[in-house]
Amino acid sequence: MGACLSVFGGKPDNEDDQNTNSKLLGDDQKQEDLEDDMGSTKPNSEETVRIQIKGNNEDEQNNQQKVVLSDFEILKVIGEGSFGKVFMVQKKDDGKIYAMKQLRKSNLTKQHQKLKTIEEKNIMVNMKSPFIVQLKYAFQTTTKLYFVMDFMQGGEMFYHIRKAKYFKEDVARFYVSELVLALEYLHSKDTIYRDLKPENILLGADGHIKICDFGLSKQGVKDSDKTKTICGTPEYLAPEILLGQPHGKEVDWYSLGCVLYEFLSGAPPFYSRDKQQMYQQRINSDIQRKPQFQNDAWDLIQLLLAKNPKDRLNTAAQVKSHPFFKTVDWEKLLNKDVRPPFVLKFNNEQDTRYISNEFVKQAVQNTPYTPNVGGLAGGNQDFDGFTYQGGVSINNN
Ligand SMILES: Nc1ncnc2c1ncn2[C@@H]1O[C@H](COP(=O)(O)OP(=O)(O)OP(=O)(O)O)[C@@H](O)[C@H]1O
Repeated sequence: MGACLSVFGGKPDNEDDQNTNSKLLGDDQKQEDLEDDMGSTKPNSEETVRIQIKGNNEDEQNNQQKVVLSDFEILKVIGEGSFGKVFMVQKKDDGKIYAMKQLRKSNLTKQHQKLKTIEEKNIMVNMKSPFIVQLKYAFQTTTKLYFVMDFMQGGEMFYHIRKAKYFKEDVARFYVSELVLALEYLHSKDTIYRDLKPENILLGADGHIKICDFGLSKQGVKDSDKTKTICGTPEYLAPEILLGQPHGKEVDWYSLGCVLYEFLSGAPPFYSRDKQQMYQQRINSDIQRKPQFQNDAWDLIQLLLAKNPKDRLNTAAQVKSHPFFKTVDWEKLLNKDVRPPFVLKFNNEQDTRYISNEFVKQAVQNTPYTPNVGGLAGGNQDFDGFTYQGGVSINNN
């Protein structure tokens, strides 16, 4: 789950729609206590919390094996977010590999955080696009929530862009085109993503991308609707968000412009270690053309990074018809009939060579326990509607 930010002292006007600033949580929070229910091979007290499946088709669901934590073997740490860790896991009965994101309930103390977590789950369940990570199961223990998802073995685009320094135009075009289709799909479902950045763009073993992390997404936003919450990662935030102004789907096209800029040059526009300077420049300065930018790319970047959302390319149709994409066959791309630029090589399905050592080298067992900043408030409360198994969301769980 991502974080909403307060920049320039701006305050979200909608309490229910904000999250806690990840930067405020500190590193301690990331030291998850795995021993209590993750890494240990001993039977675990939390595993006694079996989720009861209740729903429309009770017979079918009663026959179904309830999925619980002990159904998975935890293999490696593969990522870390503001509210918990992400693991590579293997389902014990069929041997399938998944990614499992763990959120500690005590970190989600406010009602709006709980609601956002349920919303994140609903988005992952309902958004069926080849370019969006799919949720397979969601379940909870007394203290934690678990999302079990497609495992994206190619890791973060962040890793690949840092390694390559920057991408050739054809490579950037391929990934950005798939992102256009992901955003087009989300927007067609009246959902704004609000957290497009290389860390949230994952590569599958097939070399195609999927976006993950819908913790900042907002549903029910029609074309003309605006929201005022200040959300996202500073480097990719549209000026209207920085200024605390109402914003709509245009913010995702701005972030796409930042990602294209970074793919072609190696760094996002206006990048500075000094965050205030970065915000000021984003609002007041012109973007700089890098030598790598060919004319069409530069034109598209300028149109996506227009400071005023009204001047921005702000529908998928407008973006797709820009000359930068003239060679793209959108139909083929949607069917994944276009060969990805990088062929990823793996020794086996547990090979994590494209995932940063910063995560993979962490022990999944016996990670030292660090008390949470937020204490145990809310720790034992169930998150109604979170559980998702066998293709259905389970009420009262
Ligand atoms: N399905 C997946 N397959 C492989 N890796 C994944 C998957 N989902 C997440 N990750 C890894 O875990 C990282 C953190 O996941 P995610 O962004 O969902 O967590 P978060 O707590 O919401 O993070 P943030 O604080 O950045 O918003 C991702 O950037 C990615 O590296």
